[in-house]
Amino acid sequence: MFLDLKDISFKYDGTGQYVLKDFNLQAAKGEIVSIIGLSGSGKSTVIRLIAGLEVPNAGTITVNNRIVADKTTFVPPEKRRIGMVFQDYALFPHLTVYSNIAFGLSEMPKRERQVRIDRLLALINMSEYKDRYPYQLSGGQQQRVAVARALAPNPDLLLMDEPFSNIDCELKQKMRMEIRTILKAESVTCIFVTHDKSDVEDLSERTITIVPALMPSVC
Ligand SMILES: Nc1ncnc2c1ncn2[C@@H]1O[C@H](COP(=O)(O)OP(=O)(O)OP(=O)(O)O)[C@@H](O)[C@H]1O
Repeated sequence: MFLDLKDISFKYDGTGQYVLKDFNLQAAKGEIVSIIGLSGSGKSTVIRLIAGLEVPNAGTITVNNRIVADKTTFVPPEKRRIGMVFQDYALFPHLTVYSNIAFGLSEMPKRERQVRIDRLLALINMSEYKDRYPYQLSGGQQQRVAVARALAPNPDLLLMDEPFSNIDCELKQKMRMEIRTILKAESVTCIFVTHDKSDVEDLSERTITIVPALMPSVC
């Protein structure tokens, strides 16, 4: 399997409770998988573990036949060939839209880089905004740039945590379709967390529901 989380257990430092216990998830190359579940069930934690922002207490994470986390191995986030889009989309404030998207492309020949960025700008419907800075954009526009920036270096895996939460309905639908087309064209595996049923229906091919490792004693 292209992505394989095997028997992952995890608890945050300073807490006694496991968020995940013997959790398993697999995805094939190019597959788009959504993760749903109750608030606090551990959806974002799964994304953070795959990204390398948290270290599992037990279990093995494999991406593209390479172990990135187990008892003895830990590959840092920047070495995992993973694109990430989080709710707070954290763009570089001192860089324009164009330069934000270009950030991970320094190795690419200039002409090829321009073509790639122009294509991504068109995808997010923001070609006219390429010289603006993040503070000159709406929340939804910043989010779209974050998606383009994550896809630019052609990652093995795209992780998204509530990526469309600030985008209006009409654009959201268009973006889902376009992102799906790009992911399919480039065979990028994508795991995303959402609360939105339409995201699940329009974008994902398979859905995983996270069940809390420990159910609260009082409901
Ligand atoms: N940094 C942290 N330190 C301690 N506990 C944390 C931390 N981050 C999350 N948790 C706890 O871990 C559990 C899972 O959190 P997580 O954010 O993964 O849930 P989620 O399913 O993504 O929730 P939501 O749908 O509300 O975003 C929750 O009980 C949460 O309170």
